[in-house]
Amino acid sequence: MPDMTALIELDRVEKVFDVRRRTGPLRRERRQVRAVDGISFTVPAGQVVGYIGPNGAGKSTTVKMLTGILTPSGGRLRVAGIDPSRERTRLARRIGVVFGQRTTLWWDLPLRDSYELVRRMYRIDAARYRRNLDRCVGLLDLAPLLDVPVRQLSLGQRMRGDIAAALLHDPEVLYLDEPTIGLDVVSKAKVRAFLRTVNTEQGTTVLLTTHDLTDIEQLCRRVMVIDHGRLVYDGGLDGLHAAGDSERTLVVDFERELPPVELPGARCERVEGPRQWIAFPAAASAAPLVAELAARHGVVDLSVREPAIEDVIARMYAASSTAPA
Ligand SMILES: Nc1ncnc2c1ncn2[C@@H]1O[C@H](COP(=O)(O)OP(=O)(O)OP(=O)(O)O)[C@@H](O)[C@H]1O
Repeated sequence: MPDMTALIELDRVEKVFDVRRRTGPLRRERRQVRAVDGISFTVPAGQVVGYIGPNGAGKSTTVKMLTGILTPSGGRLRVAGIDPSRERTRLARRIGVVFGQRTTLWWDLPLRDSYELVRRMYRIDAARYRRNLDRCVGLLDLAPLLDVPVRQLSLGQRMRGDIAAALLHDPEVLYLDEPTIGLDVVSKAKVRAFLRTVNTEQGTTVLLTTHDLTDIEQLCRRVMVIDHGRLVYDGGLDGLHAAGDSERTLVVDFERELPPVELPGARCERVEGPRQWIAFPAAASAAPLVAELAARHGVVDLSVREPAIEDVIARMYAASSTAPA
């Protein structure tokens, strides 16, 4: 029985690439790469899901199948009840796609003209277009950029422009591939806040691929981890941290040089002059540690570093391979 509430459904989906490689002047080797190797999951309408994994894990291949760019080699896949590779044009009206590494905007045109082309491509009616454009321009601070050619925009400005373009036709599903890659802290925060608003106010379902753990922490309640084309984790972020036993790090600048500080539930992993790096379990709150530090010593500055996604996943494997059966 298909799940009626699921907007995205994958049932044992596979993608195998035939790769031919020249190994000598007359010799070619044929090899098969199983980029996606039997993945099943469903995403209900309105959910924001992180889709993470190491380089080459199969994330982009999955997203390409979900948009209909690639046809699966096996299994069943539906988005909003549509088979993406068979009805790509019909599906395009229901989905939005943003690739952090390349733009879908017209390089030489001002943003405003790119949006006008999007309006015509999707035949968006005038009232809806106005409403959506106004909302995106307001929330993403695009007003001063509308008449600037895309090639003159900074990466962060261009990314905000791209996200707006993907939402003008009110898609039910939004695929975001590394939407904050290369952005500064302020631009990242703007993009995340906007995505949260779109999800809450419009109920847009979001599948987010990223290497930035803060994106996941701030946007997703559910995380799927893919590795070698297989789903190796599907659950909450807390569970992922617990499974991986990962750590966050407090970077503290004290008023003066101190011996390594000792705090319950934390360990000092590095000291450089008045600066110390204090690791603590990623699933724990930093607040009690910060309070304790400030009560004991003069603190000049402080920041929290998230573990890299690759580290979390690596620790997850280490934990599962040493866990008793
Ligand atoms: N068109 C293709 N032809 C042959 N092999 C491919 C093709 N596209 C992807 N692959 C291979 O499939 C595997 C999965 O690639 P994919 O791009 O989906 O990974 P990814 O998880 O998105 O990685 P990244 O984080 O680096 O973007 C890799 O081994 C890759 O080399």
